[in-house]
Amino acid sequence: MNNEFEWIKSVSQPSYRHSSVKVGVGDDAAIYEPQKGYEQVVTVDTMVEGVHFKKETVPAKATGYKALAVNLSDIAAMGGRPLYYLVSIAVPKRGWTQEELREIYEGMHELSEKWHVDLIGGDTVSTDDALVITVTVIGEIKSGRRLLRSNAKAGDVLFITGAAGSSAYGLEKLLEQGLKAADDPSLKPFLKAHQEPEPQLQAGMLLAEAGCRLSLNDVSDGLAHEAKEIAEASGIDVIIDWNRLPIHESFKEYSLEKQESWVLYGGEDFQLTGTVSPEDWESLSRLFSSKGLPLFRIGSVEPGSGKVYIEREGKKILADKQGYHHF
Ligand SMILES: Nc1ncnc2c1ncn2[C@@H]1O[C@H](COP(=O)(O)OP(=O)(O)O)[C@@H](O)[C@H]1O
Ligand SMILES: Cc1ncc(C[n+]2csc(CCOP(=O)(O)OP(=O)(O)O)c2C)c(N)n1
Ligand SMILES: [Mg+2]
Ligand SMILES: [Mg+2]
Ligand SMILES: [Mg+2]
Repeated sequence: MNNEFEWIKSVSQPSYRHSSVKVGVGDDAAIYEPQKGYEQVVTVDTMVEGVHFKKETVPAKATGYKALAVNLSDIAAMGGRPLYYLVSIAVPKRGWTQEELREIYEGMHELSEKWHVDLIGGDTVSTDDALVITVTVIGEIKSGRRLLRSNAKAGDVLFITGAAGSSAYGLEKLLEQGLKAADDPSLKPFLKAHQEPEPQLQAGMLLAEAGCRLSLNDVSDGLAHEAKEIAEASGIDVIIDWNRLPIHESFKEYSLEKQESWVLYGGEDFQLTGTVSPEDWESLSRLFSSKGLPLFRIGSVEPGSGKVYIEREGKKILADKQGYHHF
């Protein structure tokens, strides 16, 4: 990198989409003006080379796209609208070209344009080790409309916004074959799910606008794990009905154990899962289909103490395997 400051300038936005940005990139900190009647929602997630991505599993541009996407997903899981983001990047002294770094930012710029979010700050450092990219997203939620993990009640319906397991299946193929897995057209949707997940912001905002009592979480560590977080936060048990899960046809030729490893414990689907009362489920289901958005009923909520069960052929089995854990 010739000059750190020129580099920062080159990846900054020429102008901001939101007039609420009073000070963006270029001073000691950014300043924005919050909108009255809204709460601010803020989240941060880090992606580490070797842990979250490798050059063999995610191309540079998609690495940027994904780093922003996983954070937009957390905003979606609260029912929020994203507004601004900040990027901290630790660049190894060797192994990454300036062109690849530019591509990482291209990926972020592409997704930020789609969701109308502004890059308002960040940090750039060098490191002897792996590339680390940390993104912070700030958004807003109309007061009283936040969607928490702790909102589930016995009798609720469990739902998910899309297929689970695609990202984990894609990752498995990428780890086996590297980026040439993309040569097989039948793998494309799975590679996309892993490399460039789409944050379910439209669904999250629609759920928040619906204005009913809803619990919500995004699937980063695996469906069973996210359901457990809802179960624990709400003090109930969650039952996942295996036969109702939207599972890709091609999974069915694999053993049940394999299917479960992707669908229940795989992670990085970045779909939204949550619960709602049966009455509100009916109207939500109609609302989503009127907008052409998928929403699947995949289980139920029972009185309990933070456990998750998988129901299959009339039997309830405790989901005791873990999703992705760093420690
Ligand atoms: N190192 C940390 N310091 C403080 N809070 C943290 C840290 N790591 C995670 N958290 C907080 O713990 C909660 C759960 O984090 P995490 O499991 O990463 O959520 P998610 O899967 O939605 O990203 C969040 O509120 C997050 O902000
Ligand atoms: C090379 C590689 N190996 C394994 C994985 C799988 N993986 C890494 S982190 C993770 C879970 C999600 O990441 P985390 O940092 O826990 O996100 P958060 O829960 O904070 O949103 C998964 C499934 C991967 N993405 N890439
Ligand atoms: Mg996190
Ligand atoms: Mg989350
Ligand atoms: Mg996690």
